[in-house]
Amino acid sequence: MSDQNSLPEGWITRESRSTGKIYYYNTLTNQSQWEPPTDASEDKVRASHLLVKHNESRRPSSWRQNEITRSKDDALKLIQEYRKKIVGGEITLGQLALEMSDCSSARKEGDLGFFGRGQMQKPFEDATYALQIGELSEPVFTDSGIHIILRTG
Ligand SMILES: O=C(N[C@H](Cc1nc2ccccc2[nH]1)C(=O)O)c1cc2ccccc2s1
Repeated sequence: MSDQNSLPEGWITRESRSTGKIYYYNTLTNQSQWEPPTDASEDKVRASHLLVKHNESRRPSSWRQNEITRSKDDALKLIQEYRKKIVGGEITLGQLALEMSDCSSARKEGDLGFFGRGQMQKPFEDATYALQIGELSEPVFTDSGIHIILRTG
């Protein structure tokens, strides 16, 4: 049984109001679970992103555009314009991803859910783990294209 001070950072025990059972709640990520958190579960992060693909992308096609022909330079200019709008508070990353992201996660406002190390392309993983929760990345380059990432958990 994990007592309070043996839990990974941010985790506390709580008593379920309905069943009286003890569950685990992470005050940093708002995750909750019945099973005691192990270090592995603590290492997961959550992010939303907006992807702009280009003609050198691994798969230059998306739900938005059957054949993506824009150059990498033009994709970067586009991503930088989007980032300015988000930082300026004109629109949220989720709203913009819904309309403009070349990733299938667009329909979920760019939300990728929780993931651990080894699941996403390395530049994306490293950029996400380097962000604080709530922080927006600079443009990140992967084989899929150019991303801006918002860490959410
Ligand atoms: O790899 C995906 N989509 C690719 C584009 C792409 N490439 C990525 C590379 C890193 C992180 C997200 C990425 N999305 C596509 O649609 O061509 C994923 C879509 C989704 C949707 C929901 C949750 C996870 C994922 S990962």
